[in-house]
Amino acid sequence: MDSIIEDVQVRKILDSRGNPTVEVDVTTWNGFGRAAAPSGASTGSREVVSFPEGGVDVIVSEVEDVIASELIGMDARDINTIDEVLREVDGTDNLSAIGGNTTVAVSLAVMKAAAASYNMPLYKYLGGNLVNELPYPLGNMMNGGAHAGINAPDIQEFLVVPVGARNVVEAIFANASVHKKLKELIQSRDSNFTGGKGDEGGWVPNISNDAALEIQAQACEEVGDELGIEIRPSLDMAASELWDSEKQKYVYAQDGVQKDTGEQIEFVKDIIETYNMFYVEDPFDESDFEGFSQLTSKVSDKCLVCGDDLFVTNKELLAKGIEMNAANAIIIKPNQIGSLSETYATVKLAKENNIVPVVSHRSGETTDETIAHLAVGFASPLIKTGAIGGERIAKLNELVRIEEELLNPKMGHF
Ligand SMILES: O=C(O)[C@@H](CO)OP(=O)(O)O
Ligand SMILES: [Mg+2]
Repeated sequence: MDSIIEDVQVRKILDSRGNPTVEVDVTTWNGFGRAAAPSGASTGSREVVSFPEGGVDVIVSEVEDVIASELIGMDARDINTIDEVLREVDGTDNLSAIGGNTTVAVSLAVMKAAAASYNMPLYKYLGGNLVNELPYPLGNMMNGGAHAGINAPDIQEFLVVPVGARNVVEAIFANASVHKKLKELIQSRDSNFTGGKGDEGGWVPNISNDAALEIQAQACEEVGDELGIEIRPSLDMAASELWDSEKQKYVYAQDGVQKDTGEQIEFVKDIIETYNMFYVEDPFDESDFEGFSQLTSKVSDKCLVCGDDLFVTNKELLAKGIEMNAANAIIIKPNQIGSLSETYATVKLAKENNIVPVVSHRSGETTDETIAHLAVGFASPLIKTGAIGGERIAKLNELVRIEEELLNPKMGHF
């Protein structure tokens, strides 16, 4: 049969931070699939473990043979069984024995090989022939927190969404224009600005959180006016990184202030209203479902409140969030959960409950383009994958190619 697995190969490659990661090749009788795993810096504590003790070298020297001998002869289309086999080979709940990055790279490479075996692109293999919606790109403009150095803002990611864009090409160039505009605006406020960038290609200014929010809004407005489309600001606060569990406070070191949960709720609500935020990710610590729930009940009619570290792409945690009305969007990062089939189960649960799935990169990435296909195949209306930089544009430019292939392409809906 066309999709019977004939070979599995694992190699060590570089990620965008210069750290090692895994790339996997799967060869079937009539196809080939390749996928690489990314890595986070602001990881959720309930994510699966990325790499086993000993790191990537152990995977290449020891784990590759075990996985290959299990998978050779299996049908690459049978992803549910293959993902179960990978879990069995690992034998731990958090995939610490062979690493979630190993299992996810194998899982994605298997699915790409299955698609290729029938001469189909992955998005179509996953989503079917009727798929025709493309995601709006959440573009990363300025970086702070764990993705930047000292003196940067505390908020991790200042993002924008070109909600008025009519197609992917218009959308990604709008984001690139905002990125350029922000360089000028930062230079006018920060005389020491060197043009330095953070892990995801956003600028790293030496300015306060407030000043960054102001110029982010200004750039959206000015570029939006120039291009004649609406562009809305968004944030990833990555608040688990700000939360001090001993003090029970969010510590904003750059601004020299601390906030308890009640103050944080008011602070975020105020930001959403003042700047007409389209989307706010992780405004509270990963364990604070209650704080999420309170904010969501106040702002869900005007803003997406998204859980990343809160849900870690985990179906059970999402189910708890749905019960508590904790969020109306969820970040989808396959390497948080370790396989494509579990990723899909979480996306499905989200959609059944009107939670917007946002397929996302990690701060440490490779030029792997798979998440562009996942976003289209899953009909995710948003993709978070940076704005510039080789490992980020790998995904954005793939969306351009997918848009060209589709018969009646449309931007996604919320
Ligand atoms: O917090 C996030 O959403 C991500 C990606 O932007 O960062 P990391 O990969 O470091 O978890
Ligand atoms: Mg996040």
